Amino acid sequence: MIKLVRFLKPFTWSVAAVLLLLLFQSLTDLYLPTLMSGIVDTGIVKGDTHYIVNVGGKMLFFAAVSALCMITASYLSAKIATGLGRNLRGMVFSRVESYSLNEFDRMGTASLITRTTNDINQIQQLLIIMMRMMISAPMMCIGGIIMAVSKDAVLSLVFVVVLPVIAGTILIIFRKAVPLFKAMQVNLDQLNRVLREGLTGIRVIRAFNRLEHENARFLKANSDLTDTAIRVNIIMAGLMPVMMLVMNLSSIAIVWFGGIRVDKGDMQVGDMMAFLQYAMQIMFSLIMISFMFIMIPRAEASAVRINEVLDLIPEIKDAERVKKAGDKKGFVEFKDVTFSYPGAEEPAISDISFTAGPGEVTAIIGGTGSGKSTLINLIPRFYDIDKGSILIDGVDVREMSQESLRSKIGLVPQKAVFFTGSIAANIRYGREAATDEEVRRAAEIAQATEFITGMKDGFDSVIAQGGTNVSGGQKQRLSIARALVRRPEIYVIDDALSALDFKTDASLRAALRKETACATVLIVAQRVSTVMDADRIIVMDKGKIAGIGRHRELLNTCDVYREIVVSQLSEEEIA
Ligand SMILES: Nc1ncnc2c1ncn2[C@@H]1O[C@H](COP(=O)(O)OP(=O)(O)OP(=O)(O)O)[C@@H](O)[C@H]1O
Repeated sequence: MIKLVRFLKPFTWSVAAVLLLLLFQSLTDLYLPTLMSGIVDTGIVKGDTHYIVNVGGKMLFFAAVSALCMITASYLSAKIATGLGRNLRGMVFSRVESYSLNEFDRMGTASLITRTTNDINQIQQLLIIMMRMMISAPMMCIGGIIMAVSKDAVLSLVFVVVLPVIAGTILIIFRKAVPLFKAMQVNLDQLNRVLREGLTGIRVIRAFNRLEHENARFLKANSDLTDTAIRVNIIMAGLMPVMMLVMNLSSIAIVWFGGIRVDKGDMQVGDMMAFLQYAMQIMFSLIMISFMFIMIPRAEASAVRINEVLDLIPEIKDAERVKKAGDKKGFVEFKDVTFSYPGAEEPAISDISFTAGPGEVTAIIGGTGSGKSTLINLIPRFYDIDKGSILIDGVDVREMSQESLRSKIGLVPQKAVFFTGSIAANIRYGREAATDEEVRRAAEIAQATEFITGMKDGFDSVIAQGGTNVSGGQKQRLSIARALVRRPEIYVIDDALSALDFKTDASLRAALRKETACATVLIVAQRVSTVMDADRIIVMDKGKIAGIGRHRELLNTCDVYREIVVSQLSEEEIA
């Protein structure tokens, strides 16, 4: 948690002001019982009304100062804590956005969401309590003891019994509650994960009649969290009554022994009343300190989780000296590329070599899991390779800046992803400066105009969260339009035509060919009809290239290709 303190730097002055205000507040609070004892011993006992009014006025003044200090400190500390929360959320989000897909896979989306929201909230809450208590609780405790001893050293012996009892109770509670607080955080992660899957997978859950199963899963995660929370709360609820009991017993002891001392003339009544108040202040401050210490491990667990996010250096980052691509435009070259996913025993692709240039269509075909998507995901450098090199326009992708590399690429991912907003805004995601005319043209080429204009508000129709109000094929076409509007040098299209009917697929390919005549196109496809006209077909099999060439050539030379073709086309089509 200490590591997070550095993020308080922008609030240094406000923190200093809070601490100073609380120092004043504690001093005034410590002074008030002494003033009161004066009123009793001098004012009331001697019947000095003038003294009572005078010192009473003083008490009111100090009480007002104390209240003012506290209100201002509370306002400032809330401001600091929410400001820190805002900054931390911003930092965590931008760090997460810079992660490579490896780090995403490692952390998990649900956990990243919990860390950005709940964990940062924990830090915020602790900070508010810490700022309020850090100064005033020790001050009230130590100051209270000094003042109490100064009032009556003998009566202070009561503390010798009381304080160890309080400290022992706090310690026991502390030991029991801390592991449970840590477990609560893990339970919350689990609940978020189940919730996320339950919400995003609702169609599959319904289709497979797994509602009950999912409900049971959610119930378990929910009960786990509730059970832990209840156990924590039972322990915490025990703290207050025990403390109140100890406090009340101490009051009785103070009044009892104090009464004896007053009777003997060793102590004045006012001093005894002041002593009682100091005792209360000491014990309250101990309770506050114990709360603080119970909250610290909980927030500590959160701080560790936040630091994990912030300290995780993305594996993929720009080289210190980035190289600019040469004058060539759209040249892609794989040289003996081998890549394994972290933790995988076998490489997902190995020894891949090929080149692709502008004006050419390179199609990649192969069985499921043969490494097609992996191969093209390496072009925008979503992952770094283990061996070999990938050159774009003659420069290794690891030596280019990620921004300049990706500005050359128009990606159409396998699973179309959209953001809440209008269709036009989603197409413009490819290039913000695109004019309305360019957006319309991109949609036209992607064969999307018909369904867009058929929608109530045309290009202004809103795509629902997660793109649920457009069909799979419509999403694919919008995704292609988004890449087209970018006018990239290299099109990377991952199996994006599979949800289209044959007629739309054919007209889309014809339109694409014209539009992308000067660009390099890499397209992953399942259908032979999609790849037949390509300038180069790469046949993938178990992560390796089984053959490269044109359709006719591969029919004669590559068994894997011939098998795929035979399984999809009739004898006449093959001939
Ligand atoms: N993020 C990942 N982490 C670990 N392994 C992965 C990951 N993505 C893919 N793989 C593995 O890498 C191999 C190649 O997967 P890839 O997605 O590239 O195949 P593909 O040819 O595109 O398949 P499909 O046609 O089904 O999309 C598979 O064995 C797969 O299990």
